[in-house]
Amino acid sequence: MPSDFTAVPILDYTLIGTDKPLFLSQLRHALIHVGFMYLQNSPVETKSLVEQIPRLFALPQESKDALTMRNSQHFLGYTSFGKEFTKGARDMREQFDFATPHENRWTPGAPEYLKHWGRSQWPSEDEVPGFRAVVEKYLAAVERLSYEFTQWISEALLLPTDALAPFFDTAQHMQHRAKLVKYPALRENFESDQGVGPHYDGGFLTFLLQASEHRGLQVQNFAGQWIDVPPLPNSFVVNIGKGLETLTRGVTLATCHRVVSPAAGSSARYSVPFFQNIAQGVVLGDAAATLDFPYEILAERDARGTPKTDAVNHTDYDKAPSGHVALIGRIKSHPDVAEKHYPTLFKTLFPDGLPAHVSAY
Ligand SMILES: O=C(O)CCC(=O)C(=O)O
Ligand SMILES: [Fe+2]
Repeated sequence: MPSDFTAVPILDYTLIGTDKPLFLSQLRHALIHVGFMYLQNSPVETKSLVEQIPRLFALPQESKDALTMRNSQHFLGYTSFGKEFTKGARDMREQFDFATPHENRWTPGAPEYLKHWGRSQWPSEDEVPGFRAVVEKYLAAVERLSYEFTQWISEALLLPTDALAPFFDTAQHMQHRAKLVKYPALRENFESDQGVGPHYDGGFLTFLLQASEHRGLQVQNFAGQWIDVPPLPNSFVVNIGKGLETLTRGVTLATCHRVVSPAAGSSARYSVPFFQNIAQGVVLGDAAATLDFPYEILAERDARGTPKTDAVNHTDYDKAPSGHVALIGRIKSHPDVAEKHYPTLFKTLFPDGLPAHVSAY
């Protein structure tokens, strides 16, 4: 192995205006050798969102429960504390899933994965004034950034600027999702300090806003060591999903990461991961064949090797449409939602009924 990372590289958005070749060479290194990076000084305004998050979590439990994800065939809504499992252990976090605007277009007979995208569930304007407008504005801004980023990835990997455009549909037919997450400080009755266990993200790119000053996020390097990714001012953490890794035939890396709960006695940690999706109908194994990387990029990949990893949520993106793969991932993470809205797929994946907890993811 030529090198291993001991810190996550920092890229500066403003370099794109002043020295784009330097930005692209730093991006190429981060994509091929790390799979994680900071992006500082992006134009996305984050302060309004950061102010809203604690107000949402401070709602009475019954108001949060009224937005339960179980109401939603789109897996959008509230997941109560400790309900999700990663690698067989309970995650010590509470979260709300929201998504960019999308009108569901499933009709009987169409592939079931089309049901999976649709409208978010919002708290009422009385309960959290201004919340919906702030979140929608934020999601639209990160969505714009995510498409810009897609072009830089192409350029950094020596492909034509629009080489990745075929993997997205028109705006009306796309949807990207985000979670607002609260990690309470460790308490005596916690099963562990697992905020979220070791995992890969699924889709294309993740843009993570660390919305409080806590450490806790860690990524795994090639040797299997956990490297801290502390929050930096005015920055996103950007990482590669399994979908993009598959699409690039392993040139880019989906790196394993986890979150450790804040220390006992401290305040709660908040974060907002934004997951950029791929068009639902694209079969990534087929699509990967269409990306014609120059020899030097493939040689850099081959010289790099493969990281050791603790993540177990390997996803078979090769043969099925990406929408189906994403739906299976959601079903495994939230089987109670699937039992209600996707009974046939649920029975295939869980023939013995609702599991006590999900161990695969
Ligand atoms: O909260 C974080 O910092 C990361 C969360 C994460 O990795 C995820 O939800 O996929
Ligand atoms: Fe993640």
